[in-house]
Amino acid sequence: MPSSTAHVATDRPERYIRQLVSHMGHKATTEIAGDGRGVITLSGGRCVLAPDGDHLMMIATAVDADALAGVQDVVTRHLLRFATREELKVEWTPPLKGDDTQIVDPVIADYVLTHSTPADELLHDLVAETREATGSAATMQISHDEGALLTMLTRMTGARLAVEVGVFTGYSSICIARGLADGGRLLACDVSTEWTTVARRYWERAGVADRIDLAIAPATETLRALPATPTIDFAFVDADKVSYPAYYEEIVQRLRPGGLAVLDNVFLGGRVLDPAFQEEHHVAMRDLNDLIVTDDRVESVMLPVRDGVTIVRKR
Ligand SMILES: C[S@@+](CC[C@H](N)C(=O)[O-])C[C@H]1O[C@@H](n2cnc3c(N)ncnc32)[C@H](O)[C@@H]1O
Repeated sequence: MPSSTAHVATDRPERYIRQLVSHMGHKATTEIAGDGRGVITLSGGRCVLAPDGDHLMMIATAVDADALAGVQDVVTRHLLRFATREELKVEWTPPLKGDDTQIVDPVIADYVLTHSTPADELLHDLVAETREATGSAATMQISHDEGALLTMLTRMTGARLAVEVGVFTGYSSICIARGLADGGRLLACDVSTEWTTVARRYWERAGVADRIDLAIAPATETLRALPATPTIDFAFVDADKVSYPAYYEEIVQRLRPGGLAVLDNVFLGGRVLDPAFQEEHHVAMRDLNDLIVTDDRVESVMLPVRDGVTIVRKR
């Protein structure tokens, strides 16, 4: 099924989604999903509209190339008509050929999202508030399907001690905390009091605040201060990429046999696969990905979930 995407710079993606869905609802089937995505279904194709920080992400799919051109055309024309106060640049490209290499075809990513246990109202509220409070930084938040994966993996390990590196506004910590065994605790590491203030509020609302210990300090310091014994059941790493090798080492040493560590963004938007990218964090992530497959202490699997997720299990 042919598909294409357009990533349109604008600071009002939500407004355009509402306008398009409302206006086109007269001629097409339209809906707004709980997470703010709009879906417009036309004869022969559909377009999913998603807010993406300071961009509007549009994913068009259709039965054939002509129908795809029709979907693109009708959505683009309406969007440009609503943009009375700014000049929007709408460029449709085949998936995987956008500015930032998207390893996972956005059409598949959307299908995966809508076929994983959905996020509840609280997580949707957190997504909306994060977008409002942090602007383009909101893209750092994990996706709903990734959150469902974290809850499931935490539950499967029967985790009594979990560690998270990179809290931001608390989405992943809520997902991990929800999967903890009775009496289990999550050590949540971050350097930002501003962002974790939002997290604390949502931990309270989610009823998990009493099982989370927040450590505001560079995470390598927090991890090194833990006893050097294998007590960690589950870990999630989603912070500054250049420090991933250090986080991995500190965590693997302390992971109990059978414990899991999950590393996010191991593709770095596709840059790890392209030797042209040689900045420090590209090299660090590439080297770590190479190291993990040869590390006898663990077995590992790298999954094309969003920006790439590696799961390692301590032998
Ligand atoms: C990608 S965001 C985490 C997103 C989060 N997992 C979620 O679900 O919303 C990265 C976080 O890492 C934090 N961070 C950056 N450098 C850090 C460091 N040296 N130690 C601990 N946290 C750090 C940032 O403050 C930011 O909140």
